[in-house]
Amino acid sequence: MHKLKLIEVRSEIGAGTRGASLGPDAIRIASLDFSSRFFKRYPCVSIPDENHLLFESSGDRYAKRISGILTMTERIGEEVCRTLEKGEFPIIVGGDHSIAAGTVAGIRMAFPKIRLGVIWIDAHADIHSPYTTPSGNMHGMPNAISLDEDNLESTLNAPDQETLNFWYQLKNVGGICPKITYENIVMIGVRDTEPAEDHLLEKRGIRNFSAKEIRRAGVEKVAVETLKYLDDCDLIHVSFDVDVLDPSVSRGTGTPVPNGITIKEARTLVIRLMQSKKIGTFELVEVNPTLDRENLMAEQAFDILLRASNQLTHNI
Ligand SMILES: NC(=[NH2+])NCCC[C@H](N)C(=O)O
Repeated sequence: MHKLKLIEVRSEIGAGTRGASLGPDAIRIASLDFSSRFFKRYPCVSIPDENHLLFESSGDRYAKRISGILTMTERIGEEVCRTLEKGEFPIIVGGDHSIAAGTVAGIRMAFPKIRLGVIWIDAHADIHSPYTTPSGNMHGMPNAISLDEDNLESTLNAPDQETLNFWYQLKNVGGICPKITYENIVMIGVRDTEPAEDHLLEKRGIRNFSAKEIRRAGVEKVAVETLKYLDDCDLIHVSFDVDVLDPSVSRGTGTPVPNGITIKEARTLVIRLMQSKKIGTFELVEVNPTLDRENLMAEQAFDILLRASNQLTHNI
């Protein structure tokens, strides 16, 4: 049986819209509204954030607040690593999606040699580098950080040397670079990408189950095929961005995208994935209650978190 540990990361310096740092607290409020003892049942730590940087100039135009992202990646990495070394199962609650780079770094720090898989459930591929980003927002970059991907072929921007030095350090957190490889990543629900990302998805043949495919094949089948695709992996990280959901339920997130999956599909998907003994970490990100009405997004997110945790604690 898994011993779960919650790691809350109230960081929003990677997002372009303000408010994602309130996600963990909105989810706590949702748990109270459901009269759930979830946050009493599991031990929980909170990672100190660098959100004070929001009151200063964003600096680096093509990698905003990258020095803070580096600090956060190291802090998250250390906590995730410590948790895994103690034999506990980390559940990371964000915060914006840039924190995923820290989670993957932590897994790698704990298990340098294993074959690590990633299931990326998201509307976005988040595979930009400072050379290709349309926004400079670092929550669009965690996969490129983990994959050591600069995508120079698609260069649009000219990042300065300071930015590039930080970018290099970020990719090398934990001393292992790359931390994952293309054949060990599966994306689910990705539907909002820029040409630079499309180029990579195609060139590297990244498996992406579109929302349409999910509807056609059924979410059960997508889960089975995803796990089959990653069969050679020793350990799998599941990263769940709430903007994979349709905007009818995901109003409370910074970058909602039309034609997402339904809440029912998301629940089934997550439960089914968590049945696999290879899943070693779970992460849920990008709840932003300032954009929401009546905390709906956090309630849905809590529901998914609860179901994932229940499934994990039932695994033997
Ligand atoms: N994790 C997210 N919500 N990512 C949104 C990224 C949007 C866009 N591709 C960008 O890089 O700016």
